[in-house]
Amino acid sequence: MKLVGLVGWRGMVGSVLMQRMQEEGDFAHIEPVFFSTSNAGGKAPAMAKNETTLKDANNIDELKKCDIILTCQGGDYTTEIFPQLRAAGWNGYWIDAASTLRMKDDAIIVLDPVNLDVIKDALSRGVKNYIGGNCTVSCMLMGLGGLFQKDLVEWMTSMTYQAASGGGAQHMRELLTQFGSINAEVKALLDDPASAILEIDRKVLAKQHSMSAEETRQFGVPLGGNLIPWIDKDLGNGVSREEWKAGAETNKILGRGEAFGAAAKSAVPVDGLCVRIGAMRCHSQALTIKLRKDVPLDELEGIIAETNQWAKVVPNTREASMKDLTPAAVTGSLTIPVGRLRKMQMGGEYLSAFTVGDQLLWGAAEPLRRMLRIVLDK
Ligand SMILES: NC(=O)C1=CN([C@@H]2O[C@H](COP(=O)(O)OP(=O)(O)OC[C@H]3O[C@@H](n4cnc5c(N)ncnc54)[C@H](OP(=O)(O)O)[C@@H]3O)[C@@H](O)[C@H]2O)C=CC1
Ligand SMILES: N[C@@H](CC(=O)OP(=O)(O)O)C(=O)O
Repeated sequence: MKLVGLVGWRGMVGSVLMQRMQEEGDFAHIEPVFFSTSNAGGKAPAMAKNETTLKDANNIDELKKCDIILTCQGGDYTTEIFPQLRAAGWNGYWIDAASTLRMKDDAIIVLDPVNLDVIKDALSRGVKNYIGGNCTVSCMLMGLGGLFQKDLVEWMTSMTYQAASGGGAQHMRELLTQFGSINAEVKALLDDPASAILEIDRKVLAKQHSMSAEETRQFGVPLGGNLIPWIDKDLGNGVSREEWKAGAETNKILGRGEAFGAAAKSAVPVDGLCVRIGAMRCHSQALTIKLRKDVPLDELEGIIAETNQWAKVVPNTREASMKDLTPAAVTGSLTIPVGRLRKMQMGGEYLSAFTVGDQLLWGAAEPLRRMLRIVLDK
């Protein structure tokens, strides 16, 4: 059995990954070795088999023993450890949630329901680095991949509504704490049906404006009752790094663009604005798709429904959209609903769509555990 080193397994993404690996029986196919950056020598979790103590995740000699390393520990860990491991001659498979290596020439972004052909080609060429994509990109392609696979997309804009979890566990806690403190500020007025709504509104705003640095430590400004139209670094050209990923990663996942050689299809422009909102762990996005030709709506719906077993077309009605096309409806599920499908005023080649995905499942953990199985089954 292959020795699989698991790093970052107790973090937020890692916990979701462990849960999914247990649900799918993945541990029956591997000999797991659990690593920790903070508790080497401690007790490994219940899924451990022969190796029941935690190994030091910074010990290159211990890591080198693994055939495969699967990490959700984060970008800093990857930046520090990965080059040391390769320099020490380790030639195993590196499967990673962090963005650090995604755009490297010797790395593949994995989303096998969309790019199994790219993955298989890379495996046959001996590529050893397989990296999970950006959560927004992965969730979008899980829903709309069929349109790209049929080469129907000339360009696309993506306006995102990204959940607090994208920043990490502390961000989710901060959002809820902010909601709580805002509520506490106006609780007495809310309990009084005769109180004036503008007084409530004024107090909410005053609370938001007076939040301390401690109360906004993660997001920098209040997110509760607010939104933040910038995610990730400022690239200095008016584009956020999260927005840049949409085009760069979508095309890399699909194997499109100059980087893939003269025979590859040209890159599809994908661009938009990324916005943080007060949802917990589902990223949503409103898409405008410029089609290469005027394909009837029912045909487009059929292509989306057949994209994969998880993409689900939601009828473009008020009831269905409110019930099935929300973060609260999707959280904890692998289903990727795609709704609000309609042709736009600009013409028959312009398609509107809205999609939602659990950013800890398809957005992070699921592509990694599936990649592990692909490597094991190779
Ligand atoms: N958050 C997200 O939405 C997404 C994240 N990713 C990537 O996944 C990586 C990890 O993200 P995420 O899971 O959010 O990170 P977390 O901060 O939840 O976990 C990272 C590590 O922090 C350590 N840690 C310290 N204190 C605790 C604690 N109280 N509970 C649990 N772990 C603790 C653990 O390491 P140890 O056990 O060694 O101490 C853990 O593995 C990042 O690279 C990120 O870019 C990718 C897609 C989405
Ligand atoms: N940046 C994403 C989460 C994330 O971790 O993305 P990436 O894996 O591309 O760094 C968000 O904030 O919603």
